[in-house]
Amino acid sequence: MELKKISDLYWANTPNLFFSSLTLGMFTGLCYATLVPFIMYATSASQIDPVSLEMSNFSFFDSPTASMAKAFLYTCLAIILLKSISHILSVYIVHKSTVLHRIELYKRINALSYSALERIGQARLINIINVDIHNIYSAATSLPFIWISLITVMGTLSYLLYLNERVFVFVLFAILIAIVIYQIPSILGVRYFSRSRASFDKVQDGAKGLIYGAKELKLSRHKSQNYLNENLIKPEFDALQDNFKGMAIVTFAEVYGELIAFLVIGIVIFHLTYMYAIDQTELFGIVVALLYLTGPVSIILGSLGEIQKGKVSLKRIQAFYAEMHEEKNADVQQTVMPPQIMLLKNLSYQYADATADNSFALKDINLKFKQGEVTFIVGGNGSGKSTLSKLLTLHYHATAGQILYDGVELNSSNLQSYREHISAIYTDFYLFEKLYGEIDEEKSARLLSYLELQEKVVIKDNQFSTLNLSDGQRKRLALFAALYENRQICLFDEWAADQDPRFKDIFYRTILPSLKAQGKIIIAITHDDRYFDYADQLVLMENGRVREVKSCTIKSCEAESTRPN
Ligand SMILES: Nc1ncnc2c1ncn2[C@@H]1O[C@H](COP(=O)(O)OP(=O)(O)OP(=O)(O)O)[C@@H](O)[C@H]1O
Repeated sequence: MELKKISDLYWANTPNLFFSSLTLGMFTGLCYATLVPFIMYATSASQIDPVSLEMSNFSFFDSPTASMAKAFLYTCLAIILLKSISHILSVYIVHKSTVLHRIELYKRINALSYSALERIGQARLINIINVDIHNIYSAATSLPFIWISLITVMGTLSYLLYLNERVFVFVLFAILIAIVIYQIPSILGVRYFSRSRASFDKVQDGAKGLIYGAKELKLSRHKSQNYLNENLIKPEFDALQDNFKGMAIVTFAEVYGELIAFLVIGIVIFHLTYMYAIDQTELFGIVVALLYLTGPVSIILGSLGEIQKGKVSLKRIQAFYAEMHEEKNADVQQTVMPPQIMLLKNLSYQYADATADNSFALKDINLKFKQGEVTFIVGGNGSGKSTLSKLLTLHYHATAGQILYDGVELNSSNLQSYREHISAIYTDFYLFEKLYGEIDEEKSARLLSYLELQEKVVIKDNQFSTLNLSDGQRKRLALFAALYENRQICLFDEWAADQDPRFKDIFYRTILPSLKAQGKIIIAITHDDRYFDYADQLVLMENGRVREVKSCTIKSCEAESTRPN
């Protein structure tokens, strides 16, 4: 469900409940509006004549206005009942819709290509989930009150029409002018709320640095103070200032709106009374009706701040939807055999900021990866190895060229099927707290001890007992998860970089040859030139191009005897 209006949150998921809540709200508004004629009738001079009546003889239900008193009471009871049910229903509807909308958002974020995720950025995504959805929710919860108030206003205006046509036309005209003038603070308010919201994205980024960069920040007082000032305190105050300006303008508009009602009353009693020769009883009715209007009008105006913020958030979510490029057919699963050969033909990839002078591109990559072969990708910093790894693991989509698996071209309908044959450990890998799927306890225990983690980690109910490990051990646990998946294509981006020399040795001399012996396609990005001899193929990258491809001979096959099954 894509929200076009805040009210979509109501009817899209639970239309029946929405209709019930709306109907009840409408009746509540009408009941409110009926109270004015009751008051007018009961207080009109013809009904009450204190001289001729002995008030003490009359109880609440035993007076000249007894039937009216009962109707008044029933109307009040009806308002309590109808308004409560309508409000409870609408809170339920909007709460449920918000949760459903958030779940939908998670799914859509999950369906985004990795490059789109990178482009949109973490701060924006987190703020959309935490701030924007909440703002829309708050705006939506005030809508039923606005509906009830609008119906009350319309009912009371109808009563005014009944009392005096000319005063009604004047009041209607005044309301229209007030609405038109209200647009100015409304537009200004939205502008400030938008700016405040943009600053809040910077705050989110700043908070990320504060947590993840804590170690570095603590080592330098100067750096930490500057960081706090520039990345958190300044955007926080910018957000505060803009939010304050927006709220000030909206508050001014609210007060102005309320005052408009009194200005109208003033004009009626001081001017129109004489101009239209309104008699005392009629004037009393008009003034009561106008005073009665100020209540719902102030409820409507009081909700406008929330509504404006909700609109700003809605715009941000809509902008996010507009630039969302979900992967087509990402859920389509064809059955494809584990590939034996992966071929890159004239593959190119350009980062999205193509207009930037320093935008990086991979160009004309022609490579072949075969089962049972180990390929090392080497090259200087920034030569494009990690970018290539994201193309090889199908997260980036080539801007030109082809990827072929056993002669079959990769396309949107087989993309996910081929991904299911890939395991990868990136330099910025994420360690999940559990293994997904069925667990073979014997196999997992064997693999854990093979990676020398049996003393540190236990797997119970698929869950790792701890993730509080050293960097090297965390990487080994990531390797455990990758090996456990037992997939055909294994890619390791500088996996051994933070392993001790002994385990580095194990990785290159034992683990990689063992995967090779299992007939997998193994690709390792590495700077460990001591182990280059353990590759069948050495790909040298330079400035986004493959400078050289060398075929090598494997020295060691000692893994055969030590590999886990
Ligand atoms: N998300 C991104 N958006 C735009 N450009 C990027 C992005 N990631 C990397 N680059 C650019 O791509 C170039 C190659 O980066 P890449 O990470 O592929 O290099 P690398 O060979 O893996 O380097 P290293 O050995 O330092 O890890 C860099 O110059 C960088 O500016």
